[in-house]
Amino acid sequence: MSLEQIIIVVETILIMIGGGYIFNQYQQQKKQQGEIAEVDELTGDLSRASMVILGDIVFEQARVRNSTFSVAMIDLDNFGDINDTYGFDVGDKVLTSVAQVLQQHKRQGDKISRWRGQGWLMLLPESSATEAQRVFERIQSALYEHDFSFKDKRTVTVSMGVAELCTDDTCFDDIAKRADTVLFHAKQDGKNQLKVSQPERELD
Ligand SMILES: Nc1nc2c(ncn2[C@@H]2O[C@H](COP(=O)(O)OP(=O)(O)OP(=O)(O)O)[C@@H](O)[C@H]2O)c(=O)[nH]1
Repeated sequence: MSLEQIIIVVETILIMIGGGYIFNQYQQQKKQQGEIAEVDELTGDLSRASMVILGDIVFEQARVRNSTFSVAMIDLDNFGDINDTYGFDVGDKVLTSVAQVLQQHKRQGDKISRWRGQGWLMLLPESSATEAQRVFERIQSALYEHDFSFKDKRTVTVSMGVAELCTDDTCFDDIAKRADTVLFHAKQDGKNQLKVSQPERELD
């Protein structure tokens, strides 16, 4: 077993320990909120509404346990150009394929929701930003290898902004916003890359 594989196994075990609690809390919250679209119709990923419930639970759990978690905002690069060149239907197929790649390369306890048209939010319970970085590297390699069958042989890439829980975060939305801010920086700095939110450094 390679070092990479050992790390994945250890991460998976740690995440499974906390998984049952999160699932039960999620079911309760969902009942209280009534009808919500749980799943995104196109990709089959969790809906944004479901992720907001999960994110709030994971936030509270991390505070009580004094543990951590990370949020990764993932956004397709130059997706408008794919739509313009090949049409919206092909764009939809690309979205579905990328969603599958994300599902295949996340770890067992990680949750993915379609957060906006061409973007996803990945929740990584009990995980540091460094662990999120490893997940990004796996996704990046998988996308390079994936055959999207474009006539112009273009590759599909994503940018990612990661934020790990910090003391100043008061709710899940705070972390999601920090991840979104660094996603914007990843786009500005050339795309196909990951940026990590560093609130301590930003205060200096
Ligand atoms: N096919 C398809 N396109 C979508 C969907 N939702 C959003 N889009 C498209 O996603 C594109 C987003 O464009 P931009 O926000 O400019 O992003 P971008 O072209 O990926 O550029 P960067 O984010 O800067 O890399 C637009 O062309 C939207 O029409 C969808 O469900 N299906």
